[in-house]
Amino acid sequence: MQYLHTMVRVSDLDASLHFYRDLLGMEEVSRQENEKGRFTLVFLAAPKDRERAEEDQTPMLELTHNWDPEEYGSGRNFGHLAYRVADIYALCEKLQDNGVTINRPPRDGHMAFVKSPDGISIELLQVGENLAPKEPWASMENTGSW
Ligand SMILES: C[C@@H](O)C(=O)SC[C@H](NC(=O)CC[C@H](N)C(=O)O)C(=O)NCC(=O)O
Ligand code: NI
Repeated sequence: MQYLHTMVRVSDLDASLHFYRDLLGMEEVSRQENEKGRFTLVFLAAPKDRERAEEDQTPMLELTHNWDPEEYGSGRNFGHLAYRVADIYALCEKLQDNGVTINRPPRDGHMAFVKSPDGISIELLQVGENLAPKEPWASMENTGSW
């Protein structure tokens, strides 16, 4: 058995692509428009996973956009998507500057949590050693839950 992808349903495909692609830095690998089923699938990969995803269809994130609006419940049983990042402070600053709430700030230079436009929790983990504590992150409080 081999892990392939995680699928999340998104209410607004443009907003989700802006978040996952433009802000988080993921890359679109492929997409499928299904006229009969009235949905679009967009497969994304993190830059370091892109070559493998092209060749082996893994690991990827599959965004499913149903053209007809649906209510997606809280799905509390789903936890988060986790990504390793090169500079957690720089990424959190970029996300915050673009209106994303940093629910769990990277106080320790190691871990942060943010949420997608649909409320999917995203864990960001610093590559290698934790970064040195840095304001404003070092003294920021958590914002709600994740
Ligand atoms: C391409 C492959 O990775 C898929 O996951 S297709 C699975 C298929 N998806 C859909 O039909 C998308 C639209 C549907 N209305 C939905 O919201 O899922 C499917 O079987 N989905 C059912 C599921 O539970 O994932
Ligand atoms: Ni799938």
